[in-house]
Amino acid sequence: MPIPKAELHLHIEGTLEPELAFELAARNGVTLPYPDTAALREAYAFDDLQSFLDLYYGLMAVLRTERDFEDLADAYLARAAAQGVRHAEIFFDPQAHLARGVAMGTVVEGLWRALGRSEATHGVSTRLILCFLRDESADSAARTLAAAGPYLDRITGVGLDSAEVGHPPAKFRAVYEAAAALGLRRVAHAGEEGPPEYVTEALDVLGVERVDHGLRSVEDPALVARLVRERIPLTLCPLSNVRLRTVDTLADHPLPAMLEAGLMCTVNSDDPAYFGGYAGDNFDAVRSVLGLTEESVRELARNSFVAAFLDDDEERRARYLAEVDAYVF
Ligand code: HPA
Ligand SMILES: [Zn+2]
Repeated sequence: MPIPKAELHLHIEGTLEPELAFELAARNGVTLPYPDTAALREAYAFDDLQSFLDLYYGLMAVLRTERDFEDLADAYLARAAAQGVRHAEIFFDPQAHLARGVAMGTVVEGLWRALGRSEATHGVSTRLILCFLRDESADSAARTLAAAGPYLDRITGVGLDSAEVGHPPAKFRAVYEAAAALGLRRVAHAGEEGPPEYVTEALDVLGVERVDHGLRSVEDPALVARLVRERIPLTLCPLSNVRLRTVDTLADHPLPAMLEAGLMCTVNSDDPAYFGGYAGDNFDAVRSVLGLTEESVRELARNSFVAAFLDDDEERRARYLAEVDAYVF
């Protein structure tokens, strides 16, 4: 059995495997611009974040009904559970669905059908995090938060994703303030392709509690010192970084140096259907390619539960941490 872990950086739309995409396309009468799953998989050769996003948004055309979102989440939770995920904090991108005429309620209720029974079915506890698309306007983000109003009992926090460069965190100051006033937790992608200044801005202007990716923080020693001092968790996604060419090869990934520097790193899958692996695959890859010790792997697993939004259930967090401590490699 793989080491128990929490997955804190996972886009549910990025778990759409080619087989399910074709199944949903047939169910909904949608024609995909690929003859079969093999041809679709061949399209997964990315140059950067934008080339991935183009395919990611395009394939969402097959997601139309509550049942589609339920099936998507259920398939992810089954795969995650098999790889040792005990708790998953799941991002979703409502603007990408609203723009196609799919209502907020369809998305949230559909996901919730799977999430609501996930503990019983898969042994995985869950949280839902609504992400704003940073290449859309601040007004659009505000409207999206308003549309989520009826579903806030099911949403733990807000995040910020999509094309990073040219869309600094400060653009979303007002909507993050509104989210905080509603009692929502705050995270944001920063320092994936964007500069270390975006990480600082996400902390100072948006008040984020975790930084998604945060990889380019390593370029700024003062920022690294601050992240260490303030124990800010970074949700790293090593296989994503390789596929989107944020690092040249996995062997070049700065994770070992980041752990050595005292950063609170976690390892996650980001968009596992597109990037070649789920959470456990990412753990296995960094362990074998980067030569992490068993104690470093245990630290990564512990960090994932420490950084999880489990403040309303400390008993559960303690139970998960005890499972990590008792794990025998
Ligand atoms: O890795 C990512 N980065 C930014 N936006 C995203 N949306 C889905 N995946 C990603
Ligand atoms: Zn991401």
